[in-house]
Amino acid sequence: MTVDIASNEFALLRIVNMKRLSQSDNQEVRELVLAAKTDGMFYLDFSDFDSDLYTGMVNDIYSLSRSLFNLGLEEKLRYDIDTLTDLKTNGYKPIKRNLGGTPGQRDGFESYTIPPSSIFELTDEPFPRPTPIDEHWDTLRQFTIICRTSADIILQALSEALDLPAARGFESFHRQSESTLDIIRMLRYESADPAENSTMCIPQTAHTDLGSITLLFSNRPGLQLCPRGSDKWLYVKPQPNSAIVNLGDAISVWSNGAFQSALHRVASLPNRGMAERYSFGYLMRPVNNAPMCSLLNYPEGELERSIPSCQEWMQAKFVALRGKTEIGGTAILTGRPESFPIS
Ligand SMILES: O=C(O)CCC(=O)C(=O)O
Ligand SMILES: [Fe+2]
Repeated sequence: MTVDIASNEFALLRIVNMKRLSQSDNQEVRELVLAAKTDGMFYLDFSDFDSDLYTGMVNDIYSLSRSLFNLGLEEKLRYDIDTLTDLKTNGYKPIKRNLGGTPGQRDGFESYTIPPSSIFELTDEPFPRPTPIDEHWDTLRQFTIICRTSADIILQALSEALDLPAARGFESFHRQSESTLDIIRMLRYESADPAENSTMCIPQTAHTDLGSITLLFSNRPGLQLCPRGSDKWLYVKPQPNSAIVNLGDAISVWSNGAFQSALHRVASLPNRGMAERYSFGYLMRPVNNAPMCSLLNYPEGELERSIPSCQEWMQAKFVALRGKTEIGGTAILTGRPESFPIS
């Protein structure tokens, strides 16, 4: 797809090579830390990875996504995410259930969420699901392993950069062998006619991700980043063999703002209407009782009552995303002051 957008409308994100980062290469660690301090978003380049395996895996998840969204609405609503789970780890969200990015409008995407903990049978929670999920089970396991391993390496490198003791490192608040609230989320953005959206349409509202690390995959433009200290939205160009990594709320809160959470949204290209768009991501979350406070001077021992746990943070954010209340205003949604214009 050719994109006629001026080059200054694109974010110049840093590129971190996954293989070299896993070898603790100094230059790669430096790039990661700089990206975390500035944009909270970067490309994670899997080029030195087994490229057949990588491409096969990514294509297979797109194919799962198409099979799920092609099911009839009635079938999809049998797995309604809001009736299946409290913490929204399994099921379908129809278009328009969330807050939209344009004032007065609801969102313009449907999503299907899968819990990796159920794919790995780490929990006894019931896992109602349509058959395409079973048909792609091995890929979902492989995808989970690659994303979790990559995220863990990122967490360790960021903790070391802050000199956090191992017992309080970011990675210590993620336990891969236990059931977690991580999710794999597939999204399909509905196309919208340019005549009805003469300038721009914003099907996904501005937000920061509520967990720690998100690995995002899409081969279509539309994702936008608003860097900290700016009010300008920049497009993020998809790059081959690369995931886009977003740092979420936990990283910004734990590092006391030394690292940024990435404020992002999905918007149409200027004057183009919205093209149908598929994306998917692995969203990693800390353990439920992880404290949402700075870890730089966090004392050993019991969590203070006044500090929200990660689970409480997630619940407040879900309420804000659904746009059902003004609790916390836009601040919990965007990680920016109340006055931040979200559209
Ligand atoms: O579709 C995208 O590129 C972004 C998705 C996203 O931000 C999310 O699922 O939290
Ligand atoms: Fe997001």
